[in-house]
Amino acid sequence: MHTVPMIAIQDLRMMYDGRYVLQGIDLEAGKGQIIGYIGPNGAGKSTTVKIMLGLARGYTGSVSIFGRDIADGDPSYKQRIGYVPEVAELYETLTASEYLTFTGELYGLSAAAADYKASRLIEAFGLKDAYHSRMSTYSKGMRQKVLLISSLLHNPDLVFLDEPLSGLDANSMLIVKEILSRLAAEGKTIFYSSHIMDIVEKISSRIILINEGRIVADGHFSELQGLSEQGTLEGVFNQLTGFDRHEAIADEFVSIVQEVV
Ligand SMILES: Nc1ncnc2c1ncn2[C@@H]1O[C@H](COP(=O)(O)OP(=O)(O)OP(=O)(O)O)[C@@H](O)[C@H]1O
Repeated sequence: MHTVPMIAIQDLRMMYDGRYVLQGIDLEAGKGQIIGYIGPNGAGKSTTVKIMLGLARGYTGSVSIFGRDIADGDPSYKQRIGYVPEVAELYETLTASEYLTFTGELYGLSAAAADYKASRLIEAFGLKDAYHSRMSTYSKGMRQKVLLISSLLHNPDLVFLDEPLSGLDANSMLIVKEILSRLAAEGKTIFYSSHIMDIVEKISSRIILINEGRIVADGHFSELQGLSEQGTLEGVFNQLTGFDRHEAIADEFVSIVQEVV
């Protein structure tokens, strides 16, 4: 049986200020995949995600989500998407209860249903006592949990996350990793970016490495491992992005720090 890919991107190119930041991306993602989308700063990760979310225009090539070209003008596919951006706007004068009820309603849930679901998810994360406190009093990890809940409240089929484990303690990380793997087992597709290579190595069912707007590696960690001598994702990353200057840069940096001026 032919199954429609959740994401299908063909020859995606995007230019900013006369320079191509995406130089022909081709990728297909099916249900149940946890895709770690990695690459150096400025490689084009956020741009790819923004295009999929319908936030960046002017690209060439085609992008289909849930089998429909997003350029067809129908934004309803966004109802089935969850998203936590890198620098997420979290209205911190609101309580988690107010914020999550509001975001749940934006996704079409009734206020009562959103509040009911959010309160149970908050409780599952161990934050019950803080549910009615202003989020300005929250720690970084607590905020991250609220953001994660807000992206999942409407039970989306495709979830985009930027640094999903950012700010979480080791125990919370374990929980969130487990949640992501269970969501994937339920057929959800998780597309996330992270710069923390040992996390990407462990939680991804597929890793896509992008460099200067092109995909330079795509596969399970076990398939990519052989591409570097060390057999680590960090090694693969350094090797395929042509980076071998860390020692020289560190030497220069420290010697400038130590200069007496
Ligand atoms: N709105 C914009 N206008 C002009 N240039 C942009 C814009 N957005 C991104 N760029 C440029 O496009 C390139 C790719 O940026 P992008 O944010 O996609 O990288 P990234 O891989 O997500 O990086 P990071 O790991 O630092 O988040 C960069 O050179 C960036 O300066």
